[in-house]
Amino acid sequence: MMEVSYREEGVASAASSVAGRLVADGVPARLAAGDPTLWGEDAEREAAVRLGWLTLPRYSRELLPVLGGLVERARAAGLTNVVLAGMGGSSLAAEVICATADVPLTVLDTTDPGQVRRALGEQLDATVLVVAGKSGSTVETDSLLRIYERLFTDAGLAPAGRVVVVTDPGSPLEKRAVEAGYDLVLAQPDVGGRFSALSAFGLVPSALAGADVARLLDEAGEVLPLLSRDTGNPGLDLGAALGGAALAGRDKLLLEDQLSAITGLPDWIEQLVAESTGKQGRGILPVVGADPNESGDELVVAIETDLGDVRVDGPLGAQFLVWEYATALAGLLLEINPFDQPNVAESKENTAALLALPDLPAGAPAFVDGPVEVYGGATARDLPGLFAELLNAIPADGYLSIMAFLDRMAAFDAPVPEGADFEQMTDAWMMADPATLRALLALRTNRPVTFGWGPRLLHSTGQYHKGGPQNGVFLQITGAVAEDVPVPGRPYTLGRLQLAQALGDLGALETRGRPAVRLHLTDRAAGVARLLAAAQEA
Ligand SMILES: O=P(O)(O)OC[C@H]1O[C@H](O)[C@H](O)[C@@H](O)[C@@H]1O
Repeated sequence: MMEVSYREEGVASAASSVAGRLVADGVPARLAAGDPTLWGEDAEREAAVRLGWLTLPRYSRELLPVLGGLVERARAAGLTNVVLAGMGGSSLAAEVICATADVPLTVLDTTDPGQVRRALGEQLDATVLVVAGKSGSTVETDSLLRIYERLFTDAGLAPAGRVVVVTDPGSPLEKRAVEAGYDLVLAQPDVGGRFSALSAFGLVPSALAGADVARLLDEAGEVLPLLSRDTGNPGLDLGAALGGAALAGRDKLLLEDQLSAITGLPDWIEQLVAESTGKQGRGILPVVGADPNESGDELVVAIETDLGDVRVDGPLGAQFLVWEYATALAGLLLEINPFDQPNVAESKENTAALLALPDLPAGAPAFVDGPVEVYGGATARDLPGLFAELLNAIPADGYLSIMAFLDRMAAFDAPVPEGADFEQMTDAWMMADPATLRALLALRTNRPVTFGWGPRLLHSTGQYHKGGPQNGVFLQITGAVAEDVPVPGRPYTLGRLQLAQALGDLGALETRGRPAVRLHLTDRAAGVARLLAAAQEA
């Protein structure tokens, strides 16, 4: 059963004062019943078509026979390698569901040519590709579909029967699926991307990969009746803690899940909270994988452990629904519309404009430190100096964000000493992983340091970076492309698209006057090693 408990005095009092207000206004029951007027007049039209997630525990049951059929056909055809192409809300839930169920799923929410080539090279004849997109027009998803269609065809494999499309009714992707004869599962249009965990977006790829999705719906169904209550309502308890703490100045949300049986939930929460709340100069910044630094503006929420200010217990299906409900409440308390993402489009438009140019305007590096070129305004002339400069530039209430437009799996290519035990292997991977830069820089500041993979983060924390409080410092990492991947029917390659996405987002951040630099690795492995070494030099 789902339970939220406060483990710290400050949170308990901040939460109880806002919870009292919410209850007095009848909010818990109104939200559970799908009242679209809760977020004010400006948000009402959108809220009216965005509250379908509250009905999913029941509605998605109707999908179960469809999923059963899909799974049976895939098994009969020997399609055991499940690849999911989808961004943000169209892949993050499935990633958590499959990791928690310990069933293999390859998530492609990237334009990195190396990472995509890796997936392309694996068991093509046993591959079923799930193409998931609510809008049906997301460029990454479109590119990956084109690439797989060509690859299947070139290998003499018919794409129909190997491609499963999940999208909203009426989207361009629906049209394409119908024309090509792909399996098609239509999603509920009144569910926003980041609220779609328990819809076809979360369930189709997870069922194909072998997860027990009916159980998720049972778990969510069990907690649903509690969400209309004024007491003993875990959604209210969590929402009041998130919103109450943020209003009291604790607007950095550290997510602690190290001892949890649920694998990777913070990455899903990150998108839900950052994209829903980070707008109009307000918002809650989710911080994943970091230790608390006692700086007064943090709230630590721990999944299934006592290591936080708030403890959240419950099975995955219930967690999804309760976090969605809590986020909608936090949005109400912060007086923003939790269902839009007004600043996401900006980077996308920049990228499209850049791609229309004959050459990408990468500019000239301010300086070069070994295998690392540094672009952007900085007075330092080497990497240790640059890191010190960026850390110094973080405002008292701000954060540093590291955004790596790189291959997420490349660290596993690191050479491991012969006969190495597991610990030595993990050490070798860690020292080849750009994400380690987060931990190293975090040691040198008492401000939160976040890390995200590009372009995935553009559909998640990217909204907060641009729409939330303007107190971020941004460090972007890009890398040289050894072997690019053409996108059939498009004038760009994945490598060019990836760089245009990085430059497009950097442009949007620079327009806001935020400190932002781009580090380009001319040799990726050597570049990562240099970054990690430089971060340890004072
Ligand atoms: O599912 P799609 O339409 O492809 O959208 C994928 C993602 O794209 C956008 O960037 C939105 O901001 C996200 O909330 C969404 O999850």
